[in-house]
Amino acid sequence: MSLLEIAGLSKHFGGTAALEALDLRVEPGEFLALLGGSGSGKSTLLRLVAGFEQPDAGSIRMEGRDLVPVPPHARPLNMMFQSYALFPHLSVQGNVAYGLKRDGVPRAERDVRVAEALEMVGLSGFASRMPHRLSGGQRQRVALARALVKRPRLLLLDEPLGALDANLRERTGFELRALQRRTGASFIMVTHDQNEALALADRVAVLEAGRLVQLGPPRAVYERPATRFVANFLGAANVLEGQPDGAGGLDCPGLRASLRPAEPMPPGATGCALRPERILAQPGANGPNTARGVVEDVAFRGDDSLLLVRAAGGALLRVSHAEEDGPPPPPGTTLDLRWEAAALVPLVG
Ligand SMILES: Nc1ncnc2c1ncn2[C@@H]1O[C@H](COP(=O)(O)OP(=O)(O)OP(=O)(O)O)[C@@H](O)[C@H]1O
Repeated sequence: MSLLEIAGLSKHFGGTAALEALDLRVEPGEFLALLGGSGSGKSTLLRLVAGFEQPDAGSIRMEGRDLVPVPPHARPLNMMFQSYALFPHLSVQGNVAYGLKRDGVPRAERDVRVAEALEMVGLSGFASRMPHRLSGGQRQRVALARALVKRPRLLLLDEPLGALDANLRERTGFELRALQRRTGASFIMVTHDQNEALALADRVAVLEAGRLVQLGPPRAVYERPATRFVANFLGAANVLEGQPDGAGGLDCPGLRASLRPAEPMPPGATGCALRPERILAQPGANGPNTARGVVEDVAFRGDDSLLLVRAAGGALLRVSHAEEDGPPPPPGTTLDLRWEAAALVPLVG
């Protein structure tokens, strides 16, 4: 049985559909990332699961039990908020113990569990510190310990790494995943950051305007985006538009090229995604799945350079040039480009 089963979940605010008929299952021990642009409904979904909002329609079941009538404090889950406000007048120990105390857990057991939670987040020596004497990353870990101390089967995290700088963010992300594996809890993490979602999650759910547009393992979602939105959102693929050419492909006037994907285009599909790293420069390339263009700009990115190439028909292509292939071609260079048929991903929406 899934740990969490959401079916037909809808929530409107006035005329705005924050969530629209959403179905989602979360498995025991799974790390799920909720990814989407601002206003796509990510926080609304977490708040519905936590019980801070009531749905207009649909069901939320945890281990088979209907959660909708259950008040937030009685739901068998925990939520860590974006702002993770700690009580300033309580020590680290006091902050982490707070929820247990409120639940009437006896002192001796409380102490054992707080020590265990602080150990998990690497803050064993910090029990008596006051919050204002902690770094941002340490405060974030106290908030995490506070959420874990109740040993929830399901932990909801709203942008848990949002307040950290890039370096700390990456490290804390890995720690978060290790912690999730160790506790066996399921995590649902909201993030704006597609790289973070791809790096940490077992599955990624992409929301657009309150709808779930794609759900799958990171690699599958990255390599096989289902819609234009997902293709643009995850790693900025090229989205190539055209008209069906009657031979299973598309005529793409912007590239003056014929796109011939390895798999058949679904009826009505008029676009393909093509990742910048799947496009190769090959002098003399011609025929289907090739294009000619002029380098307009070059941006160094560390292990590759991103070339902006203006194709003969006017479209702008993003092309990755790997470091090991030597210096990138300078602006003004004419390139013959080609790609494998299998690199073209037909887009349905
Ligand atoms: N309490 C509310 N009252 C009115 N509208 C709301 C309320 N909460 C959310 N909304 C609207 O519902 C939609 C979804 O909002 P939500 O906060 O779930 O998005 P989000 O994906 O979490 O966005 P962000 O990444 O910016 O936090 C938005 O259009 C938002 O303006």
